Amino acid sequence: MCPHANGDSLATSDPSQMVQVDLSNGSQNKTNGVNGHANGVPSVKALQEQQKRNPYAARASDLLSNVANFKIIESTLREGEQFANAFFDTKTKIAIAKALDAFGVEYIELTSPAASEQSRRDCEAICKLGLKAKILTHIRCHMDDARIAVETGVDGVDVVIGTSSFLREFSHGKDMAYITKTAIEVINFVKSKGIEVRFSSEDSFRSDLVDLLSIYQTVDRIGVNRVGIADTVGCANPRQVYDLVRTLRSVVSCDIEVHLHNDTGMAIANAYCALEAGATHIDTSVLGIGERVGITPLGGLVACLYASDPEYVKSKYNLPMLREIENLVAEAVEVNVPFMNPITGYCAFTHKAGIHAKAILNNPSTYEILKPEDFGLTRYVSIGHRLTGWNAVKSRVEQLGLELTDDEIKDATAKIKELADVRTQSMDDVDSLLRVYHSGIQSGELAVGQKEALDRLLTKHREEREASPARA
Ligand SMILES: CC(=O)SCCNC(=O)CCNC(=O)[C@H](O)C(C)(C)COP(=O)(O)OP(=O)(O)OC[C@H]1O[C@@H](n2cnc3c(N)ncnc32)[C@H](O)[C@@H]1OP(=O)(O)O
Ligand SMILES: O=C(O)CCC(=O)C(=O)O
Ligand SMILES: [Zn+2]
Repeated sequence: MCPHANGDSLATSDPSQMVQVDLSNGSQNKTNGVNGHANGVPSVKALQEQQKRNPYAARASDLLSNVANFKIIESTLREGEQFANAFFDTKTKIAIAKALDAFGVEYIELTSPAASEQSRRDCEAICKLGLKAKILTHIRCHMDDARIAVETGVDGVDVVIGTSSFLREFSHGKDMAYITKTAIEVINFVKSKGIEVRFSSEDSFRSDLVDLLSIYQTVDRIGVNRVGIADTVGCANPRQVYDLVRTLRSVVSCDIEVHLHNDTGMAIANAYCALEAGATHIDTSVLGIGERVGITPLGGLVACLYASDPEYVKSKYNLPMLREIENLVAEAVEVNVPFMNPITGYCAFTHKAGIHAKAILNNPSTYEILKPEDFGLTRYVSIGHRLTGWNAVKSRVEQLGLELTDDEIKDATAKIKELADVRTQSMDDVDSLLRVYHSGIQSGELAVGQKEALDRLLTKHREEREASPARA
């Protein structure tokens, strides 16, 4: 059972002191952030002070960084539909779009209306919902697709074409001259309809850098709203992402979107580095679903960016909705939320080892960079195992309203460890032991170190319980 759900968590005070920093930077299409993030530049001294209090905050050297000034392009309904298990009917698509909108993502990207008749109808239906998020659809760099896309009512069109030699040879078979000519035609056409247009090179990290920069510069000059870099095969590492985005930042004036696959587990780190280098938009999907192992997960990205600037992330997104959205999508594609998922994983806020438990109970910031309450969740301190310590047990004793001295609690803890060496003890087992211990002390039948007396009392309690479960 999920430890967050069993109501046994130990209460903790929360004196953590996260402080935010304001570092705006060189992105040309910058929009005003919240909490003054977009415009003010703090003094170096203020930044140094900030850094002392929160080592995860942005640094003075991060002048390009957009880690506190970004937009999410949520692609569960496009990239996510490419996940092997995904089949979204219209009702499910609408439920997901509404949930993402309520969460606060800035864009929702939908499957190409050229994919099928139902995909086109669904795209139109979602455009008619009147959501706050802008609706995009994703098409090949081809006029046939563009003509269908602009008729659906979308706020923008994401255009993509492969630029690596692999894709030029084995996918569409077109050279850079043809790609550039078609891109110009498609971009001008979409722009003529008064909606946003983005141009992206598929497989950017295996494409020739000169080809890339040259086509991005061309589309920037004709007024594309965004250019996109795609790590289509998940081959890039954070440093490569940083370098490419930073180079591109100095070449184009439009916004920069990144789309990062997770084949080597780099997708969140790569997204963070892209923002550090000046990217403005990050593609995500719920639980990261997409082709193969998918892309940057929404929840993981939010966790990473919250660690950097909690106030900014809290002000933009309805964080307690994350669990609901992940459950909705997990159910729709028939998977479980992974146990190690950031924020919503089974054990994301469970603390176990005695050393951790003691410190967490004194101050949650000792071992938590994310505050569970900001995500509508609770922390849990696990006690009934051999790694437990007397401080954690003491906290439970106090919660149960029992009066025991520290020596008595240490004695009871030794018994918990002895039992937990055989099998993990549930919270109920721990509570029973503590109650038996307490009543033994109260009645005078037990004193510290009287192991046999404690065993006798525990055996008696177990027998009574087996004879009459309700009374015990
Ligand atoms: C990396 C990504 O995830 S990109 C997004 C992937 N999304 C999709 O594929 C959307 C779902 N796809 C579909 O429904 C279909 O593949 C369609 C409707 C797009 C095309 O279907 P078909 O016409 O039957 O072609 P098919 O899928 O076999 O092959 C892709 C075609 O698009 C061409 N093509 C591939 N990528 C591009 C591109 N980015 N821009 C322009 N043309 C492209 C290929 O050359 C091929 O053309 P061909 O008909 O001359 O062989
Ligand atoms: O349009 C894009 O930027 C990315 C397309 C895509 O899904 C990919 O390249 O993996
Ligand atoms: Zn992709």
